[in-house]
Amino acid sequence: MAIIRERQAAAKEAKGYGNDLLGLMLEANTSAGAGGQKVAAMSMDDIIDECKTFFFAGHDTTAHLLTWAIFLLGTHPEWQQKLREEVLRECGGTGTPLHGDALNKLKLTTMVLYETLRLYGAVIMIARQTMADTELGGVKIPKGTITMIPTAMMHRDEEVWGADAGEFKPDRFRNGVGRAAKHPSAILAFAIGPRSCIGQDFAMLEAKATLVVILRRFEFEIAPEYVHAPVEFLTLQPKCGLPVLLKLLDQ
Ligand code: HEM
Repeated sequence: MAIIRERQAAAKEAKGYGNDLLGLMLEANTSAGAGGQKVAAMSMDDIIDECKTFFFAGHDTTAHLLTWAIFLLGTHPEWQQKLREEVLRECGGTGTPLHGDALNKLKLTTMVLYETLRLYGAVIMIARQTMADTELGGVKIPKGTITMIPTAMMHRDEEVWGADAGEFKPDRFRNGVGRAAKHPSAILAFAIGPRSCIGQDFAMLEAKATLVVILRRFEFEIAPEYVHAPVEFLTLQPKCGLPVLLKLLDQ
């Protein structure tokens, strides 16, 4: 609330609300109403809730995507090396500034991130409420029913992904996300439709940039004390953390 008050005071002095998410929401919230009077469309509680949603939806999800990507690259050193070669080729060595153009060329890295989202996506279930009586797979579902879509299970369904569904095989994404499985929308890590993840492109960019920084500086493996126990605590995460052994590469 203190931050919001600061922004409102700055706006009164004609300095504007600021150009970040909070600033944009405060700006949009002060629109002209009937008779040219300023009316607030959202209450301050709504705005604070919206900020919390972004913090929650945007932070742990991407952090755990990176955690699981490090786990999979640590346990598949051949892919770790392939990605390092791609990163050095497209983005240059440590110290070379990162550009969006170079990040967009990281095809293998993108494939690994999608395979990570498939096997260890942060959101393991999506809830939806039916707006009308409907039928799903022969089951009648009355209006108002809350249904759970078990995305983590669906991501490992052999009928959809093939007999190797349980294995880490980023190559399945070589011809694009829509061609990786028997169904073009088989990957539901960011959900689909009008309420799908608003931050998915940002998350992928953030994850790629972080992997670049790590891969061009370090070689890593999973420490022997690691215990494989994925657990859902709002997002899917390793129950006992992910201890990693880092080796600084020759610069
Ligand atoms: C790897 C990272 C991420 C994953 C796996 C992920 C996954 C998802 C999923 C599955 C949903 C739909 C949830 C539902 O309908 O029940 C969702 C919604 C959302 N995500 Fe993400 N997300 C990620 C990163 C981000 C980031 C970085 C941001 C913001 C900067 C973000 C903001 C949101 C918001 C605001 C919604 C709600 C959209 C709406 O209801 O219209 N997410 N996310």
